[in-house]
Amino acid sequence: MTPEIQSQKTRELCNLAPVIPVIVIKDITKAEDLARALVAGGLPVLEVTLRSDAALDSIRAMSRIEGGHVGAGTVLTPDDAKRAKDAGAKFAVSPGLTDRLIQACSDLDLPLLPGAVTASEVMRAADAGYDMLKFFPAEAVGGAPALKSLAGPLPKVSFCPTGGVSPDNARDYLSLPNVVCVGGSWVATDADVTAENWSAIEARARTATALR
Ligand SMILES: O=C(O)C(=O)C[C@H](O)[C@H](O)COP(=O)(O)O
Repeated sequence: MTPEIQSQKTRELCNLAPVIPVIVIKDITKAEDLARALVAGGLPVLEVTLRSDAALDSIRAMSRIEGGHVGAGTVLTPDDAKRAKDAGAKFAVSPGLTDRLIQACSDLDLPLLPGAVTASEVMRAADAGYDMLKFFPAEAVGGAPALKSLAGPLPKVSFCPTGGVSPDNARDYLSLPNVVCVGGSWVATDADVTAENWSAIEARARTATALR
């Protein structure tokens, strides 16, 4: 799958809801209920970061939830991409972009949402065929004003800003012409997942759907 088609797919996914919950899951037994709560709350696209041992099995379990689109986050290497694909991930998210990752995701037919921040990084990703990118770490590199500045010279590239995005600043990003959705971990907090407080997570998801 070419990078152009990959971006077409990730753009479609990013268009499904204003927020992609970024999930760091430690307990596989919570995966299905968590996904069910988020999808029920109106957020069907879920990013499960490969930063925990439970991540791959959780992607497998969450993929069973009807209406959900489960992808893998923190995909850094071809091996990460392969393991994510084998677990059933429908897309991959990376904080950056490497030649090896482009090759792996193209070979695996795994749509990649790669990260880029500077004009050069964005130009390099666009040159490779990716026009739907993650802007990470959004707040730390200048937030919405920084991202807005990129829209001038690079109007054809769209972003999913992630990193420090919250209900307080999400609208600043979502109002930009080059933002399709935002990503964030605030919807599925560690505390609520541990306490199995699914109704609170569903309610937060529902609030997030109204951000746009
Ligand atoms: O692992 C990755 O590749 C990431 O996506 C990094 C962070 O988990 C997200 O950027 C979420 O950041 P917060 O919403 O600020 O918690």
